[in-house]
Amino acid sequence: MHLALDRLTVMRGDCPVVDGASLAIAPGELVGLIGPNGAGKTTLMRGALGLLPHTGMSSLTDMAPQTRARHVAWLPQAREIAWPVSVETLVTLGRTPHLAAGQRPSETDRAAVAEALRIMDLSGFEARPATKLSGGEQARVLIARALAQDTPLILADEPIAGLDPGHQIATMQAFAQLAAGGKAIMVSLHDLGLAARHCTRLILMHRGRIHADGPPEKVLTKANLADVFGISAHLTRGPDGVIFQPLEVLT
Ligand SMILES: Nc1ncnc2c1ncn2[C@@H]1O[C@H](COP(=O)(O)OP(=O)(O)OP(=O)(O)O)[C@@H](O)[C@H]1O
Repeated sequence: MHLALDRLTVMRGDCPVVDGASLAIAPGELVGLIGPNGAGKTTLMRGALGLLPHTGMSSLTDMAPQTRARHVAWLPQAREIAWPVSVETLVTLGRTPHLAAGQRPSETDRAAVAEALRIMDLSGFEARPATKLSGGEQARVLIARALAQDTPLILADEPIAGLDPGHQIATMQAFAQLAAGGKAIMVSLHDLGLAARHCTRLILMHRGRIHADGPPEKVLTKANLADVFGISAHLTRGPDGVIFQPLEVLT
């Protein structure tokens, strides 16, 4: 397993905002973490990484910092790029866990950076100052940095928010391909259509708890959509995958 949580609980004041979450994510899985605003998705990932005080167990928190940085890439929701460094420099920062102190990037590091830039459709952007890119381009640069880290596990908080439809689909396809190659990837997202189409598994959170966990068609049921999101939707399986369209807010 690349990630295991056992009864992970994160408190905010007196209130558990993640409440007894247990899960295991294996190589090959692209897991979509879904749920309404405030359901606890970000808190679950930050708790799993040991970035928030918690009770219960996460397989990541026992690791030494260097080992953890080689095991998991974390892509937080905030997209701010503060320094006007070049795109290539910023994506190369993803290689830091693989470098000894003061060591310059090797051919392997440069190849990993070039591959991450290619995957995120950023070839040709290498010399551009990262702060002068559009919001969606900056988001793609930060995904590229996480990909350049080349870890067995990637946790990404709303990585495709703000990307245009083509880049949203391409990014989900890239994640699916990386998972098929043996990585384990967990992404939070609000686009249930893309989640249903590209993820091998969905984890549905509701009020801090895991409400459902399984293949998209088993999680995006009429009852779960009504109980958790208060919506109706149309789900069908076409020849090349699941097609999911939210329809109405239930009153
Ligand atoms: N620093 C904080 N102090 C108190 N409560 C917090 C804090 N951070 C988050 N919360 C609360 O914890 C709950 C879960 O928040 P979280 O950010 O994990 O939700 P989310 O599922 O990622 O939501 P979204 O889809 O809006 O990003 C929310 O009710 C939120 O208000």
